[in-house]
Amino acid sequence: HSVGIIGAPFSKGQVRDGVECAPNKLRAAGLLERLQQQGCAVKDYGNLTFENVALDEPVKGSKSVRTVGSANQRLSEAVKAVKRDGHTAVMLGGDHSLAIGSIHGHTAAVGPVSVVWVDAHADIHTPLSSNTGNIHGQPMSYLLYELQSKVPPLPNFSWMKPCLSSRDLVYIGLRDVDPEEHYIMKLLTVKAFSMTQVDQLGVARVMEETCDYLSKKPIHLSYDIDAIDPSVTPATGTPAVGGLTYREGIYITEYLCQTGLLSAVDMVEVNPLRGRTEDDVHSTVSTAVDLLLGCFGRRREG
Ligand SMILES: CN[C@](CCCC[B-](O)(O)O)(CCN1CCCCC1)C(=O)O
Ligand SMILES: [Mn+2]
Ligand SMILES: [Mn+2]
Ligand SMILES: [Mn+2]
Repeated sequence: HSVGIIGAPFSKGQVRDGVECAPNKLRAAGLLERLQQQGCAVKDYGNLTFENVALDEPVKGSKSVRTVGSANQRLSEAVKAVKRDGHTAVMLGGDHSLAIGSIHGHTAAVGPVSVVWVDAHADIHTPLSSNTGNIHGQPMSYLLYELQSKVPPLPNFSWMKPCLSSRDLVYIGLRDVDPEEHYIMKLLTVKAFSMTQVDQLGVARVMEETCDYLSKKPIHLSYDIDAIDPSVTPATGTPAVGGLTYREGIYITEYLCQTGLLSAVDMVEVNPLRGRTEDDVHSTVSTAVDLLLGCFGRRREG
């Protein structure tokens, strides 16, 4: 595996400080060295710098729109470049609003992709349906062709066009979905394996059905650490009880790795400041590292 790492220390898709510290925390935990030890070629593209747009007043309720738009434009270019260099792109967030730029840039480089979105949340609010105005709860609406009539033109977003079909999206791990999001998902018949299906089918069957459902397009795995149960990964901004076990989370990455289709991975919403203890932070960060190692060939059997 050839891996290109992009650090995206960005937090303005939500309101809690700390998530911008995750890229360096993940590196400090030995992510690159462990990828190399398991035989990956690793190129670190460093951390992107994002400018804070002044007077970034809410637009139709969405917060920090201009700053989020500018950050994602920069990220899109960076991911495109990593793909053009021939690597599997790894984007270390930062909050989940960054999926806008990551998936946009990935698509710009390779054409249409499948998205596997592992998350407690659907992140499919529109700017107008969101109750919080936090764009990390909205990235999917910016990306989906089918929702473009529901997303008003926003400042610093004119650079992007929708680039994902709802038919090429699968959710895994949902358990905290707002009514407005559920309505949108039903309308678009989005394929989703909530924690109910994970319980009913088991993670192995969920992954078989996910890959049978998807075409053979390159896969963009967008992994929100809050998909994992907060007992394992508490240091995150919007924890939700009843999440994936460590083993289920790892199995997802092992399964997608062996498809040979994995083309980009986001690891987002690790927030070291949201751990109550050092152990909380360590457990969260080391789980995120292990999930990424699973994407790139690490097998528990050795
Ligand atoms: C479920 N939607 C939330 C959370 C979004 C999480 C983003 B992610 O990237 O971490 O997945 C929460 C909205 N609820 C907050 C509590 C009261 C009810 C609404 C939102 O802010 O839209
Ligand atoms: Mn998310
Ligand atoms: Mn989430
Ligand atoms: Mn198929």
